Amino acid sequence: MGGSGVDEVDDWELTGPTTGVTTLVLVGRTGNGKSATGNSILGRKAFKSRSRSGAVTQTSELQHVEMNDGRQLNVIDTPGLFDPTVNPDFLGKEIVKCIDLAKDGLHGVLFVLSVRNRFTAEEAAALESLQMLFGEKILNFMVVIFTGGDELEENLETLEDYLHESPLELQELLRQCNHRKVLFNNKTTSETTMARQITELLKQIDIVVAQNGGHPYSNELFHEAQERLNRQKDIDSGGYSKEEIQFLQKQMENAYAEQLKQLTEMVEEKLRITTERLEQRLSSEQSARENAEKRAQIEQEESGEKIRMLQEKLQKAEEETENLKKQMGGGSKCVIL
Ligand SMILES: Nc1nc2c(ncn2[C@@H]2O[C@H](COP(=O)(O)OP(=O)(O)OP(=O)(O)O)[C@@H](O)[C@H]2O)c(=O)[nH]1
Repeated sequence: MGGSGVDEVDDWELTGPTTGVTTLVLVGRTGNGKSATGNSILGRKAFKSRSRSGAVTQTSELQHVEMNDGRQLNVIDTPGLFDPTVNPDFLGKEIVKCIDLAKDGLHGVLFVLSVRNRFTAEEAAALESLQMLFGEKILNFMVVIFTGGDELEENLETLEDYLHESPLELQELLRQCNHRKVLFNNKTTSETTMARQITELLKQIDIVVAQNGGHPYSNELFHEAQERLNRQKDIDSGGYSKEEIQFLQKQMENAYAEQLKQLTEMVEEKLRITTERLEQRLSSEQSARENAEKRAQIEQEESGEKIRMLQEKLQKAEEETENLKKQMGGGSKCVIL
């Protein structure tokens, strides 16, 4: 494995075979509506979307669909990979699994947000982890999906109104993604609304694909997954005897297990560094906030003291004026100019 060094983020390159299938992966926090959006794209309830039973996506899963225009899509749903409670061991294995599902590379990364949930520091951290693991280039493949279009509509709000009030981090994310965004109403029963949002998504995906010269996002992990696929094809078509096939399969399984172990370790190491950096940043932001609060409190106390002194001076001056008036009233012919 080439760049297994944890800091070699930029060695993740853009290459990949053109297979005629567009592969999209849904990422984002648990509960933002990844599975529901996946189902809207597929036009069927293939992914388990959280219902009253509270079921959450446990592992990455791929589904295929042929769209009305004949376009072939692979859609990968993922669990909340970058949620703060996820442990690195699970994340490492899930990312490797996800890459394995997308052997031919990814054409689009759908970063799913919900207008019903605030864009939080955790969300910003998730995005940072994604960039740390896959390099800045991942942003060139990203389209931001906002779910909850129905709720905006109920409040007579547009996506632009919502974004106008949104935190700077979200505005920055959109800027980095060249403002590629789509509003989804996964609850709609209107075929026209559903068709409109899917068409808009496909338009954004076409832009991404064109801007990346038709190449999917890929890296060394994808290459290794691709090689395994090719070896499997060789075995299937090599005219081997049953025993030879069994032997080759066993060899491949062992090699795969070893690779998986190495890849998981690498992902975990990258993630550990990301988490450390984030914790450092959050703690320095926290202490900067505390210092600012302390300064504001001191300034408030100081200005309170100044006001008190001014009030004292004013009172003294009033008393002196009063005394002077009394003296004048006592028969003196003094004239004050
Ligand atoms: N009103 C409304 N609710 C939505 C929309 N999209 C998703 N939801 C709801 O949001 C909740 C979470 O949706 P999921 O699709 O399970 O979210 P997820 O991101 O896949 O979550 P996990 O499977 O837990 O990782 C469900 O109750 C959905 O019905 C939408 O456009 N409008």
